[in-house]
Amino acid sequence: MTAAIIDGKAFAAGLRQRVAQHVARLREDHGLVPGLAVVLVGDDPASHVYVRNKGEQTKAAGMNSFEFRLPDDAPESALLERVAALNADPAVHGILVQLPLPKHMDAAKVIDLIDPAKDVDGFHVVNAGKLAVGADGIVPCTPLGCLMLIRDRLGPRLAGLNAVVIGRSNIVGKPMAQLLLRESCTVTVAHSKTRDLPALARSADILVAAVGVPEMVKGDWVKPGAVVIDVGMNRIPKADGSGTRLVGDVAFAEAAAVAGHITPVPGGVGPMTIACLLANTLTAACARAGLPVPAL
Ligand SMILES: Nc1nc(=O)c2c([nH]1)NC[C@@H]1CN(c3ccc(C(=O)N[C@@H](CCC(=O)O)C(=O)O)cc3)C=[N+]21
Repeated sequence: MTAAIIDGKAFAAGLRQRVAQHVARLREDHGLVPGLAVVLVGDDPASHVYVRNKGEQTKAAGMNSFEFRLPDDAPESALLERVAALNADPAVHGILVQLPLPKHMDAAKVIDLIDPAKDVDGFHVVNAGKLAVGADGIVPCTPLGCLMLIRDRLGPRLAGLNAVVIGRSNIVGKPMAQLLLRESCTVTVAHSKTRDLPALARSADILVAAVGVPEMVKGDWVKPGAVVIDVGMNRIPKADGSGTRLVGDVAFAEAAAVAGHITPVPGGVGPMTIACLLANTLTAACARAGLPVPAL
């Protein structure tokens, strides 16, 4: 069997277009323009690229993009003051503080200060709690994007399928598990202490890899026909020593020979993350204005 490749880049482009249509209607009918504020601390080159992409895609969707930069050595209080100002700003519907933060800053403390209604990353404990109890809240972008790709391939009925999520981070693994549980999958969360991970992975109809270990998931870990979602973003040196290349947590060629559907890296989950960020910003703006939240 050879897997069908899930084109996350194309799916994300479609999602961004649907967001843009809703944004245009909001502007015409209600004079409302959703606004996303991104705060970047320090000068990590990769973070700069991500933040620039976010700003460009925000504007392309017809929304306002606000960018704030703080130097690497800024005191934590400067970031907290910035977040407080954005919480109070009615033109800002979404706030994203780019992670990771410099070591002298406490990410949990910063996220805790973000108004949960503006927390478009879905990282605030209020939003994590809402997801856990099945209440409406803001869902983290990467797992939300993964779920959209899974539903695109398996249809809306995921009930009873075995899902294995490798990785237990607050940003991907845990919310991914909650979302799949909400879909009535039988969910197992695996991690570094899990025994016989290959056998467990082979039981999965839906296998999500979010560990940050390059090409860890081998072909013989995959159940024939499974849907394999690769959240990994690992930069490794090229074989010929000329620079780096991006690989996922899944050994793509091996896994694709066995899976039914598989996401590539790049061009899979990554583009969905930013598209879902725009969707979450639209959702937050509608909710703030008391307008119905569009289905995307
Ligand atoms: N508060 C916060 N929220 C985030 O959502 C957040 C963050 N901090 N810090 C950094 C990570 C990383 N991240 C990515 C988003 C898009 C791609 C993406 O679009 N990747 C493309 C291209 C990758 C490339 O070529 O470099 C792809 O996979 O095809 C990747 C990574 C969001 N993050």
